[in-house]
Amino acid sequence: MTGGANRHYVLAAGGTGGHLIPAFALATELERRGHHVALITDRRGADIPGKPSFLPAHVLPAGRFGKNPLRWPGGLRAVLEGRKMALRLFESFEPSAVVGFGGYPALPALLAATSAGIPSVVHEQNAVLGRVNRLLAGRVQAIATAYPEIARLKGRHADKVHLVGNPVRAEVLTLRDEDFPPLAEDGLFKVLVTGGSQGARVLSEIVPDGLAMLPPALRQRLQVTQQCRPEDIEAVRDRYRSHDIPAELGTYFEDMAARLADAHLFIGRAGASTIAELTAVGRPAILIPLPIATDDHQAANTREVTKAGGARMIRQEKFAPKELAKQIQVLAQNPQALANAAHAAWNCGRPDAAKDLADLVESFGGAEMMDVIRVGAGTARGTAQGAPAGQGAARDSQGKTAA
Ligand SMILES: CC(=O)N[C@H]1[C@@H](OP(=O)(O)OP(=O)(O)OC[C@H]2O[C@@H](n3ccc(=O)[nH]c3=O)[C@H](O)[C@@H]2O)O[C@H](CO)[C@@H](O)[C@@H]1O
Repeated sequence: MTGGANRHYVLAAGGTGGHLIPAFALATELERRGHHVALITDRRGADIPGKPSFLPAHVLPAGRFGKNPLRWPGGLRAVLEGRKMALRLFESFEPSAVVGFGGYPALPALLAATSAGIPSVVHEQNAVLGRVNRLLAGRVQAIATAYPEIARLKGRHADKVHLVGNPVRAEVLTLRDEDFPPLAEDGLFKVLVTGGSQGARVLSEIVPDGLAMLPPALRQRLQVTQQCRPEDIEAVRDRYRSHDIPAELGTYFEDMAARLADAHLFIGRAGASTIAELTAVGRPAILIPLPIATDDHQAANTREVTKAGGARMIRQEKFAPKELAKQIQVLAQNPQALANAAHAAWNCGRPDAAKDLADLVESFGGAEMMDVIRVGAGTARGTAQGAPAGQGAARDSQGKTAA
């Protein structure tokens, strides 16, 4: 830990689980270290389940992105209004640093921070640098990443990169020390299916029929937990009933840690937090990346874990019941194969992500920053004081130079 406790930090994130879950994990770590943390988000993020009770949320006016938010008139207006609100918050809260997790609210918050000379960090959850983070890469002091290789990160920003991983919820992280649940030849085979924080219709359409195509010895042992979109849930229930496969369905499981603890196999989308959780706990997976994800980032997210043997990836255009049944059998042909895949997934985990990100954030300057904010918004400062030691080299969480 660098610097003293009792500092103030602002985190800014779009209102989906993908941006907020890592932000909550960092907020929890900073609070544990004795700091005060505030969140800037959008309307969805203020009431999302899992928000720590100590974390006040400041909601920015609604904004949307065109391809370039600064060139889109409505977007620009919202960004400028959001920046003004963020500056007002900074004047009263006096943050030592501002951390952006992507999504619309991160842009005005970080524009405000950089123009006021407050040290700023962006965290990229995906294996491709997102649009907001790309816009901000030149202005921030550090880019924290979840993967060693980040597509669309320009070489000139490489000296700002710190590989930390994706922070996951504490209750998920504690499962890392537990063994993979035993899978007896004749015991239950528990499958967990989710489509990210919003759910995914294609999983409702394909998974029940795919599971029904498994060889009888595997199929008879199935016990499924599946997240569905609200409009699909009854059709999925009927499908499982007609296949005589026991299934618990829900639109959003708030107890994901318990569900992951039980699961022998995960089937679902390849969002960043989903993969971070699977690799934190060590659960084998079949991943179907969202085909319309910007820059195909969900497919990029799967690369590390599939290469390691911890998951299989199926492109959505090939995702059909027969293909799913085939891939499940490759992974689950015997209990040992599944346990090996679980171990390979576990090896890809970065359990220190929240701590490493908190170390990075804490390494930025303290009280002297406040003088700059008080002087007024728009006071650009060339170099942030208190920039992290060794910022001249891309480092991973152990301080090694990244390739
Ligand atoms: C549709 C979309 O654009 N998704 C993006 C969004 O993530 P999105 O929020 O869709 O997906 P993520 O996998 O990153 O996060 C989902 C989170 O929701 C949790 N969960 C899910 C279902 C459930 O019933 N209960 C529950 O708690 C998961 O455990 C996980 O923690 O931001 C991510 C990070 O930038 C991107 O990688 C995703 O591509």
